[in-house]
Amino acid sequence: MKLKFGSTEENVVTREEFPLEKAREVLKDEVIAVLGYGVQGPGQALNLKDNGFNVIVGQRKGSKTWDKAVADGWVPGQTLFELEEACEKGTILQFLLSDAGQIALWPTVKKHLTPGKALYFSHGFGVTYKDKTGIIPPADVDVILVAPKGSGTSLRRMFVEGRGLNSSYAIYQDGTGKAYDRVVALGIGVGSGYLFETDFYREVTSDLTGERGTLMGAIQGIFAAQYEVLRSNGHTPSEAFNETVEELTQSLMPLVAENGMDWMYANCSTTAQRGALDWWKPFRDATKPVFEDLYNSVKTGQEAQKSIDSNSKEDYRVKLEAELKELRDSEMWQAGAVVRQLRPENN
Ligand SMILES: NC(=O)C1=CN([C@@H]2O[C@H](COP(=O)(O)OP(=O)(O)OC[C@H]3O[C@@H](n4cnc5c(N)ncnc54)[C@H](O)[C@@H]3O)[C@@H](O)[C@H]2O)C=CC1
Ligand SMILES: CC(=O)[C@](C)(O)C(=O)O
Ligand SMILES: [Mg+2]
Ligand SMILES: [Mg+2]
Repeated sequence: MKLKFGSTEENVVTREEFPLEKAREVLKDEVIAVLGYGVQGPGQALNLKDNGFNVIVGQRKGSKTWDKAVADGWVPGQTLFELEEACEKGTILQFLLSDAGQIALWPTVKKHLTPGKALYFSHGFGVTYKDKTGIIPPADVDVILVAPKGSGTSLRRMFVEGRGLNSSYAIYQDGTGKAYDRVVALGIGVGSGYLFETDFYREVTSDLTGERGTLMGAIQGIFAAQYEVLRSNGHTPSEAFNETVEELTQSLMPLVAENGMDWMYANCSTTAQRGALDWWKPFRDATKPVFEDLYNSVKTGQEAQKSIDSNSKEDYRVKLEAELKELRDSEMWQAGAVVRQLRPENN
């Protein structure tokens, strides 16, 4: 249906409009092969299975995630296979390896993309940056996307709670004439709350911007800046952490999620409201140039190249773990660990 977001009209698909029964009917003869069992793999595969679809998982034998798949109930030889075997058996191939990992497996996937199959992504990365990835699908298959707007961990948790994370969907290539029904049925099947329309290019550029920006990069940056200013002015770690992170995640963001920013403001003191209304624009103006640089770096393909280069290295996991450890060991997040222990529900 068409829905107005502010004054802009967009295409959205809800579960009412495209119920689960219809999705099951559309995909009743398909074998959905989920390739990769990292973060999105488990979330999407388990939700599809619990929703009654015919799904198998492809993973490297002997890897930690193979064992995780077994622990999650996938049975070797029945619903869990080596990657190539899953590519052969699947009629819909859900390419959920890491974006860099997809480059290495592509020749195998391509070999098994016989006419009429569908190639499914959860990120526009592989085909948008085809000059860098070499991922150029054959013309007689559907190339579709469902990108859950959140972690695979949340996708699964919200499904189990009877809620639904929203996703975007897109069609890059309609090789069979069935691409629309297939993509929407899969979107509903993986547990999306509703689906909004995009294309591969817009998905990848907005997603790369968002995760580098307010969702992950900018938020850590702004936390660190405020924490450091408080600490250098004599505030204790617990005071600085509470006033920077804990209050935001525990008290104020849930109010924003519930009913918007003005609702959160309205539930704070008039003193806080006055100050926040005075200061949000200076913060916007100070950070906007950084967001412009970021978007430009995404648009020129620099961010994709960096991600491919670093995540294709043999030791990328070791390096990544070292960088995450640096965050974890910082005073701010060490203070956070203590603060979390002190939450009544945690002890
Ligand atoms: N992490 C998330 O929650 C989200 C991810 N996405 C997208 O979903 C897709 C999958 O992402 P994640 O689940 O984060 O992937 P991931 O980084 O967890 O990796 C998935 C799997 O790929 C395997 N893998 C990596 N390189 C490989 C190789 N060379 N050969 C064989 N297997 C290899 C890993 O062992 C792992 O099991 C990506 O396109 C990503 O952008 C989209 C939304 C959110
Ligand atoms: C969770 C999500 O959608 C991200 C942040 O874009 C990602 O994990 O790539
Ligand atoms: Mg995302
Ligand atoms: Mg992303």
